[in-house]
Amino acid sequence: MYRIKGKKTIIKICGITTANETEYLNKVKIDLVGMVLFFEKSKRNITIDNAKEIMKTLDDKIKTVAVVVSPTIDQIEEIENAGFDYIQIHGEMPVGIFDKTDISVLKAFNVNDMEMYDEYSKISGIKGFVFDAAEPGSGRTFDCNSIRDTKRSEKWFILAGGLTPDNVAEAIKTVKPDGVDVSSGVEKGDGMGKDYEKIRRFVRNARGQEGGML
Ligand SMILES: O=C(O)c1ccccc1N[C@@H]1O[C@H](COP(=O)(O)O)[C@@H](O)[C@H]1O
Repeated sequence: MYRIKGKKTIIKICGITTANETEYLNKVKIDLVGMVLFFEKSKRNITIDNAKEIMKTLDDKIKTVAVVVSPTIDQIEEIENAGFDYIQIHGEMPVGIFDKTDISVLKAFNVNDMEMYDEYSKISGIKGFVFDAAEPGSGRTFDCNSIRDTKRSEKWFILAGGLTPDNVAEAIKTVKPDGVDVSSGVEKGDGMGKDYEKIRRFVRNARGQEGGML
């Protein structure tokens, strides 16, 4: 296990769509903010220009993650030039990504398809892994027990997929991930935009697991 006793759980809130939402993200002191780009099927998809506006309002301590599905090299270069700290890649990784760009990658895995996991674990440009349910951003859960014994390394091991303020503590206790990632579970009832109270409870319940869980 690489999770160090007392180490803070990394918290990523994903699917931010407006600069109005950053005020409360700054207040609750999360670590990573995700923005969905180049994926029009998602209701959370935003443009690079929108993303740059959001970034201007974020606390410097919060790192930014561009969330994409099977991106092209051109899209990755745009993301890098926009100043994102990380790119979270669902689906395919483009050939030559590590020759042509320097951006740090979080590779997302559908937990039902971990075939490339061992190979990607050897790539230094990959900062970490996000373990997600079959349909990203759907709010669907999966049985966390299925990944609790997955081989770990120094790379971030981030749990995603259907997390909510009510299940995050138990999920952390079961999997002991380096971080947790949520989108649907902290949205308003109508699914449009984030709900401050849900974010606050999510962070409180995730942080409540630190120290005592190990
Ligand atoms: O949120 C989306 O619409 C999305 C679109 C494309 C790829 C990933 C997406 N979201 C990611 O899905 C996981 C889990 O989300 P949820 O909490 O189950 O809604 C998270 O990593 C989001 O970044």
